[in-house]
Amino acid sequence: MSDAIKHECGIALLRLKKPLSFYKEKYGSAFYGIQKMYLLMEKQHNRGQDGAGLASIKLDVEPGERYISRIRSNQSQPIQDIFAQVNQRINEELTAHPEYNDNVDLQKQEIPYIGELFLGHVRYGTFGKNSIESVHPFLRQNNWMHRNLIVAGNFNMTNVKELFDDLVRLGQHPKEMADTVTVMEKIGHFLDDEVTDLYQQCKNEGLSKREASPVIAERLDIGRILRRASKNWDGGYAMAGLLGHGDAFVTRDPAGIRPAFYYQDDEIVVVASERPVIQTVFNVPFEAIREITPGHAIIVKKDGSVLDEQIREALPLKACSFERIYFSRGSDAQIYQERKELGKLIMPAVLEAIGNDTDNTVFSYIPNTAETSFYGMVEAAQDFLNQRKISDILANKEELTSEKLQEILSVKLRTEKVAIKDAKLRTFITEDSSRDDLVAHVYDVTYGVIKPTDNLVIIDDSIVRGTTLKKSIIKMMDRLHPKKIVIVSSAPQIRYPDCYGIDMAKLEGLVAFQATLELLKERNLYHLVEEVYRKSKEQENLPDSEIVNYVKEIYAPFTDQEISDKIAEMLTSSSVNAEIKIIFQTVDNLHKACPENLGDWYFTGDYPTNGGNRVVNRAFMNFYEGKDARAY
Ligand SMILES: NC(=O)CC[C@H](N)C(=O)O
Repeated sequence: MSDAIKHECGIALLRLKKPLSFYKEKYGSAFYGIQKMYLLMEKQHNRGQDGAGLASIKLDVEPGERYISRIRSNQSQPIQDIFAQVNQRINEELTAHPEYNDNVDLQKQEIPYIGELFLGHVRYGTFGKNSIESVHPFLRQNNWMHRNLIVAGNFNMTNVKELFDDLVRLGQHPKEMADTVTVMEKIGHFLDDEVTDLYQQCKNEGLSKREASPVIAERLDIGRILRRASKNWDGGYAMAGLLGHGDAFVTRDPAGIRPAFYYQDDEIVVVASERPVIQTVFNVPFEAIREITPGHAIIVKKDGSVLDEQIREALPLKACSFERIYFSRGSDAQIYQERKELGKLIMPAVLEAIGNDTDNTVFSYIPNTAETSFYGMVEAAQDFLNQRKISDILANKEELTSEKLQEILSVKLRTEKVAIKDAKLRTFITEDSSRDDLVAHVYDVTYGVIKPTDNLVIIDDSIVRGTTLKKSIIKMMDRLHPKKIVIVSSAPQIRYPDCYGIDMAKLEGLVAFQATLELLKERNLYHLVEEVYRKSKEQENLPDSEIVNYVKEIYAPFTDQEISDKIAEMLTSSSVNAEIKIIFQTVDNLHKACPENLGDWYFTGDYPTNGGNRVVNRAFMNFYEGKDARAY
């Protein structure tokens, strides 16, 4: 990915079902849980680098003993930072109290983070600020164990402002406008309700207050709480929570937009945003890991039992295809094949762009996420070359000599690593993005592999704003003096904002949108912009279910290729000599390659929840009115 887009969050929830002494005996340490959490989070660092946080709970502690610990960081290496601190804390205790060393009971009693239940989070913010207060997990404290609520999520609600107003209407006074607080308070509100009802029940049964407490914890119906709390949530989410006494849950949105996977055996229950994370950390096979059913919740009761409950009526499945194209780790068995398939499926269009002249073409990729689709593209090119060799051989079969055969077979595909990412440079440049000359060097190139008669085909996974392409990649590639540069995007054109967890909330940032505006001007069709604005404005106050995505109308007059050509033109600076061509994946081929992740609203404008149509409507009005604001 050449565009630096902010995207996604990762969650990791772990419950140790056995007493800590079991892990000490079997794995040599009662710190088993914390060590696994480190791995679960580190293996998801791709999902969030704005901040990281960890919370842990010790089960069955005596009154007066601390049982909840939480640590958060928004430093530049947040995962490293929190675990360095956790480590230091643990080591301090062990050094000061050598008697803890082999005593699991004392370790649990005295050392923070040594517990049975954990929740970790890595964050890329989509809402609110990047301050430490916005880093998950969030904590809602109470002196009653079962009223403590800890929440973290990979989510974005399209209607968070409305949910916030609901809380105010209930008489609450939230101290900040963070979306996670809003969601947590919603759950907290119904948790309080549930506890009150259960207390009444216990009282009627003749239990004292003290006797009632553990009974309430046992009877808490987490499913009911989540059903009531999530009733008005419109968005993409995998929300995870812990209750102070030891219950835990993860609930997933009804369209399955955000991912969540889990695994359980008699030692552990684990939930993470990506499957291979669980696979490697616990060394379990692919088939043993399940996806949380969209609209359901996995509930882990304190006693270790696991329930799978339906929370919301399922919507048509629209799992986010960007997870497959780019976000998730490519080490997942399915994702790896899907990314290769994306590369394969786009090859016919590439061959057309280079006039089938593979002899004078170098194939390459933008590191690192496009590497897998590059392998697919190369396999398809190899097949093409083999076909050509077969035809050559058959055409020459009468006068075929060993030399001739040698000559035909010796033709190879030319693949090179041309672009090299200078990661450090990028961090330095973020300090002052106006220094174009520095920006040009964010990518470096390999000299000496391209001839002036060559085409250079370079695949990227997607193109959002195209800024790095324009300011760095294309300029640097042009220094190699190819005849033509073909930029291939393994994803289709991004035309609409996202509102389910990817931070692409503004239309004017999208190069496909900019290119379309240019085309509208050139063809004297700009009045469509006024019309779409008028229609958007008119439906501003309609209920979400009645809002239509009229923004589609501004793309309608043009073919995909016309828009692609305009993008190519816009990304070519005047100093560039090579001819620039851009090819995007088609939406059909995307669905062929990633058949289980049909969520494609950023490409098609077909939003999976009603709130999405309101967001795109708002985004268009913001653009038209010149408001630099997020549309949710
Ligand atoms: N990418 C995400 O899932 C973000 C989670 C949440 N909306 C936040 O901004 O903290």
